[in-house]
Amino acid sequence: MVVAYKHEPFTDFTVEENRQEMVKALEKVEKDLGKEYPLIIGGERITTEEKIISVNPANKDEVIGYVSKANQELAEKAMQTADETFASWRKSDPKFRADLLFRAAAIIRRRKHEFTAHLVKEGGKPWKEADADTAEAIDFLEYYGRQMLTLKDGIKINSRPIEHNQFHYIPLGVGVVISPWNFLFAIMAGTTAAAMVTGNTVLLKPASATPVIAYKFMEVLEEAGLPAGVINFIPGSGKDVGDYLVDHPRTRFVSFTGSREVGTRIFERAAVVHEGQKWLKRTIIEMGGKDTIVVDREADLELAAQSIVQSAFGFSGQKCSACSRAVIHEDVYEEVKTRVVELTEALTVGDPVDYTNYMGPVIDQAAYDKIMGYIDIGKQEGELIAGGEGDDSKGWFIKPTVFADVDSKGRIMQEEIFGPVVGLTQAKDFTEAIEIANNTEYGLTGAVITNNRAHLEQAREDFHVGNLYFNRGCTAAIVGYQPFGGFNMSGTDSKAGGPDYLIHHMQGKTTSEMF
Ligand SMILES: NC(=O)c1ccc[n+]([C@@H]2O[C@H](COP(=O)([O-])OP(=O)(O)OC[C@H]3O[C@@H](n4cnc5c(N)ncnc54)[C@H](O)[C@@H]3O)[C@@H](O)[C@H]2O)c1
Ligand SMILES: N[C@@H](CCC=O)C(=O)O
Repeated sequence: MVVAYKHEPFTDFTVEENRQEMVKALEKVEKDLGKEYPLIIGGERITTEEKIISVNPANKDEVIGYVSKANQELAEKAMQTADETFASWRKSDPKFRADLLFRAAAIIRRRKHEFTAHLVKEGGKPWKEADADTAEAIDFLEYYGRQMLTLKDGIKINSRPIEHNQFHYIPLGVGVVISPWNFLFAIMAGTTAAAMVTGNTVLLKPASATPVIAYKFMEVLEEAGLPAGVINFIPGSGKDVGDYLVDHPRTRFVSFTGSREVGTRIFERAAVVHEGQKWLKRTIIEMGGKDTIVVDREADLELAAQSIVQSAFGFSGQKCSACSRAVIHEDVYEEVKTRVVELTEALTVGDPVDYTNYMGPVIDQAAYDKIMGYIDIGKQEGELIAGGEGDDSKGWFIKPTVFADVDSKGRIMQEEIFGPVVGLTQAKDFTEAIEIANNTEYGLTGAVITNNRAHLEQAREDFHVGNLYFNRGCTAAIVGYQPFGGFNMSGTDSKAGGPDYLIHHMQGKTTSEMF
């Protein structure tokens, strides 16, 4: 009997004992740095000459690990292995697959701080953000395991005298899972677990900036009893290995989380039917956001400022859900703006190993250059009222940055920056604020801060985002509580951590028997 799902509690690091445990975990992880990690295909460890070098974004000289890099030949080997393994795995007991996830969750929970410490190092995540990433990884395993148990016998449909009808779900085949670096543990583990627990075999290609945590997850799954060949670990270049597998005629589905640029490329390529291909590929594609917090005239303005600052600068704004634009009623604009600046200037930036730093680095040089480029654009488009500076001498650090009086059609208000930058703009009334909030091509998250019930109901109907929050920030969805995914160019709205998610990895089969 499986106990009811409840999300993993976050660690309270204000408690001295918890801080001490985390310090010990960081020491342990530090001793583990700089090792080599192989590919895993059919359970076999394969070492390649060429390596992906994962570095600590807070300290470029610190190597997290040297990870073997798959090429097209190895991707082909992995595909053949996954394809052959599917013949037996598709018939495996769903309860066995769910139990595997529950055991994996238990293993991670027992070593929770160790994983969190690794995320601090490899992802540059402050403790609180890293702890939430680990907790979310556990949640995905626990939640999808239970969802599979709910779905395993299908859904009740109607039968008639002497006609017995059955509707149930069967797996699809080989799935290519391509994950991003920002939720390096949770999204990588969640997308992989969902594809596997539904009876598919998997080729896991993690983000090149953060491949070591994916190897560690593979070790956990193996310890939990994962049979060889069910999940194959093939880090490699997105363009090279990614394109090859997306195009492959034996790929049955692609589960991608990442940028709009790569997501739309995969969507187009997966639509092409190649020689020998017997199906239309399924795509689960979750992309970026340009997320807005709307502040009404009748609102708790302290809550508004806190929500903007936390949602904009948590993990340096490197969340698809991050608040990168705030639309504020003109009557309260100055007051909110002043408080946003005060709160922003109080934030500390530095190596996230130090618990007192609120913000760590951005992930790499390319991200640093891109964000600093947007800060230059922001200086032309609005008034810089906080931050604006960066330092990439040791790690990639950028101060939390606020621009005021930006036209809502400006580039910094339309394009995903994916860094610690927020633009503020005014609206003359609530209706105009919602129109502005909807005026990007994305539709991922949004929040409304108001005490006006009619305005909340108006937003419920008209604010076009997949995850809409009232009187709170626009980040931090919890598995099983706020299913996550967006509209328009934010993706296919597959709702990770929600009751519909697993069904995207399966196909419905109707069987009708005459008695
Ligand atoms: N909607 C969501 O749930 C969600 C969650 C997290 C991140 N994101 C988005 O992800 C982006 C940040 O992550 P990122 O920088 O890792 O994104 P990215 O698109 O650069 O990379 C994502 C993954 O795609 C791979 N890739 C690159 N080129 C490829 C190709 N041609 N074919 C196949 N795979 C390829 C990368 O190696 C990586 O594993 C942001 O846009 C963010 O908003 C969205
Ligand atoms: N699910 C996360 C965002 C994931 C994307 O980066 C949140 O709700 O903040």
